[in-house]
Amino acid sequence: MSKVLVSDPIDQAGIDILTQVATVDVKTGLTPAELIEIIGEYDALMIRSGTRVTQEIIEAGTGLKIIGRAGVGVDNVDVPAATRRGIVVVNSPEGNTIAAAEHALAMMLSLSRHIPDANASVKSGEWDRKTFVGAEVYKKTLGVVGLGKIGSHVATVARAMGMKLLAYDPFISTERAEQLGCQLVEIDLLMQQADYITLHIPKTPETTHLINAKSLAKMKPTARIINCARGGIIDEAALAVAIKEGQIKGAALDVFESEPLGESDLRSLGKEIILTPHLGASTTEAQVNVAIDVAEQIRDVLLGLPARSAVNIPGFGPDVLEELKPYMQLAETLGNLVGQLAGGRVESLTVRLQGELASNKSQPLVVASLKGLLYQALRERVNYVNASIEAKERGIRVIETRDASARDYAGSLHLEATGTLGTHSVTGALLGDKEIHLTDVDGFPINVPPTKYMLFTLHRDMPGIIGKLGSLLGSFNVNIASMQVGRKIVRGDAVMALSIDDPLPDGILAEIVKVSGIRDAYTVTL
Ligand SMILES: NC(=O)c1ccc[n+]([C@@H]2O[C@H](COP(=O)([O-])OP(=O)(O)OC[C@H]3O[C@@H](n4cnc5c(N)ncnc54)[C@H](O)[C@@H]3O)[C@@H](O)[C@H]2O)c1
Ligand SMILES: O=C(O)[C@H](O)COP(=O)(O)O
Repeated sequence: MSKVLVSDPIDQAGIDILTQVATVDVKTGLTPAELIEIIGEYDALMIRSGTRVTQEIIEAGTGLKIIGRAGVGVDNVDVPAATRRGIVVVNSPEGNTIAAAEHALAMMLSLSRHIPDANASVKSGEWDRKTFVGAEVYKKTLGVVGLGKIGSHVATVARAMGMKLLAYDPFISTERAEQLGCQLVEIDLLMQQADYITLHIPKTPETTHLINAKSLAKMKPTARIINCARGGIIDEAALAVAIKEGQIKGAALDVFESEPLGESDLRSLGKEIILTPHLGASTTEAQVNVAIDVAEQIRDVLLGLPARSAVNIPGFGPDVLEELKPYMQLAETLGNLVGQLAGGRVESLTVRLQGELASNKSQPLVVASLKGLLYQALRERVNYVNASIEAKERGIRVIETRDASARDYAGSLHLEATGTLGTHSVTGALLGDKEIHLTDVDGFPINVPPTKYMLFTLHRDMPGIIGKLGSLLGSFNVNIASMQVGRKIVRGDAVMALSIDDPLPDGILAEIVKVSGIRDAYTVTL
């Protein structure tokens, strides 16, 4: 049975799903060293933002197939390191959207009405109504930075509260912004005009310290900023100075450059600042959503099924995979076959997607072809996650072409591999929508289903050659299951494809090429 380690607090609904297929150990609060010590025992790791999954941990996780992040942000996972090791990284892109959006809105209202400090004041025995006079958000301008899932929900609710909306998101269309009632503007204008600014962007090299001393200086002295996205998007030291010096009115932060928040000037500020301990996703509903979403994906991957929200194999959603499933197998088989025909070191692979496969949706077939191509070298270590990266690291150039006009079959796939020993090509299609057939080898038309052990010869089409080859194989006790010759012209060059019951014994290939008329012979195990 597989083993799953859950290293952050996860809702029981997720654990229940995992226990259907695996032994589950819940061990929270592990130090990095403790995690490295035990991770080698596990097939899957389930985390929230509390576990940093570094390259060292990934390398120690020799049996890991999947890392599941019960939440959105995967910035605590070294995704490139996981990809290199063929480990799928999944998240729950939508499970906590509403929770995070509502937390940002709650922060905005709390900040405007000083709710945390007013509450603390009453609880300490005071009745102070003067200090806590607030401001309304109605008719104020909200600047939304990042108009993705969370930003969109914040915008929708804020609009219903009568706020005017500006948005900055270079990857969103003007139409989408307008649908949400937002005016799309540049960041500088948003910083200058907004009364409230709320951040809903990922932390990337471009967004790190996007809000810094210079941009804070552009804000109105009455403006407030809210960060429920990621720590480090705001320069905390600059923010503390801006609030202390009255350059801006206040801030509400749920996320920090370093978590848990240690010594910080932010703690010493008064009612102008609200700090929460990364609570954006901490609602009962969101925790159930993300736990189920991610546990289901871990379960599926452990059962050999695709994950629906893999962050390191884009385009491999279950719908696409379901549709392409028989073709994925075709692509892997052809990749494996052409790799063995080419032998030696493959330098380039051309993948031609033909007929109905010429659509953009077929991109996973290129990855499947590479997985097949690399199978002989890497065996089970190559998968859909790392096939492209492994090919790149081996210097294999991948050329992808599309030909929608090829109509011999509904869809067919043509692979050509060039390596140190020459160039070979294979074409394949599906018969009756699921049976794989080889329809061409090295430009010679054939029609055979691939089998586990095969022998291909390149020979002159002349009388007696089939008999000679049959006798030779018989003398080595090799049983032929089926045989087909493909030729373009009578008595010209031809290809013979034989299915054999067992692997060819050592030394027989050298004997085969001695048969007069046979120029080359290749044995293949699929
Ligand atoms: N506080 C929490 O507990 C909590 C909970 C959930 C999500 N989050 C965080 O909230 C953020 C947003 O999540 P989401 O689900 O809305 O993501 P999303 O991918 O749906 O949206 C992000 C948006 O940011 C935009 N964007 C990317 N780079 C940008 C840039 N340089 N400048 C401006 N816009 C840029 C994208 O175009 C996208 O529209 C993420 O950082 C996520 O990790 C925090
Ligand atoms: O990216 C996220 O989903 C949020 O930051 C939530 O993090 P959490 O799961 O640790 O609460």
